[in-house]
Amino acid sequence: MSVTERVIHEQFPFWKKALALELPELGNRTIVFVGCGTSYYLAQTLAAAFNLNGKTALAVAGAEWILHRAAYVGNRTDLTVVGLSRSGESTETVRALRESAAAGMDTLAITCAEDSAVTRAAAKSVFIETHAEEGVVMTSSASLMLLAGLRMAGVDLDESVITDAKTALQKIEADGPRLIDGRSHFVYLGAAALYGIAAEGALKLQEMSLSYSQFFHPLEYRHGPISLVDDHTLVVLLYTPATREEEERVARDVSDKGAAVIGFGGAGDLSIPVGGEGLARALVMLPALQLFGEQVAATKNIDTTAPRHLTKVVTLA
Ligand SMILES: O=P(O)(O)OC[C@H]1O[C@](O)(CO)[C@@H](O)[C@@H]1O
Repeated sequence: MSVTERVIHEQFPFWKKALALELPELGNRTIVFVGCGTSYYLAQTLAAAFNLNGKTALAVAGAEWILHRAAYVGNRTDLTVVGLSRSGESTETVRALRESAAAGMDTLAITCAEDSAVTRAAAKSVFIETHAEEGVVMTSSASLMLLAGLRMAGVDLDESVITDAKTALQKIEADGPRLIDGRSHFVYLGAAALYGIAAEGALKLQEMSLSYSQFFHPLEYRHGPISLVDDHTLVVLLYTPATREEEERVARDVSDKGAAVIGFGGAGDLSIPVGGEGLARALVMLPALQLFGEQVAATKNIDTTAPRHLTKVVTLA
């Protein structure tokens, strides 16, 4: 078993600790979540969760925030900027926090690195303990930053998320491999708060298995990208309860064109249970999506401990 796969299975004791962590309130300013790669995709889900729970939030990629901030917020500075970073050292996220603080914005870092550049750059920080040996591909830390952020958004999480995530993980572990054979075109679909999770699933698969993967909003996929679907395609559809019927139609469309469908929280050739109907399902899905990347990597004999061209931290000179 690779380091990455072991960490995916061993993340749950850290979830238990994070469920008990004391977290700050974010106040009433518009919240901007900033991060890079995985951390940016988590930012997207968290912004949606805050909006759905009555606060105004947006997600901006770290580089965009430092290079093109006005395109997102004009000249506003009455903002709370929340930087997400496992390592605490990604240059764009560090600079985003530092420059936002200098411009008079409130700043908070959410990180798995207690003493790091982001904790020094932000006025406040939330440190979440994770697995010491996580390796290059971000798995446990991503789940933990999402867990903390969802709690800050007011999502009521308890230990049932651990049980539900383990159930989803066991299901994909047992039944995922039978769907992979002959599939080389991977598409992740998710709406609203699950769009960021779809993006993260696609990124995990890319990083771990060096496969091409794409992500779209479910109904948006029919506007062009569906032309690529054939019997080499595998669609991972993350269902949003309120729009299940529309999404089932997309599943039937791609299925008719030859795709295999894994439905998280809904219908598919393989259906993965994700617990309840609320925002907790975003978190519950994550470990199973992480493991699916590992499973595709295994079919290609790729060791996910040290994926090609990847480093744990990307810094700019
Ligand atoms: O959360 P951090 O440490 O800032 O790092 C984000 C990094 O994680 C990755 O998503 C790798 O898993 C990279 O894309 C990105 O550089």
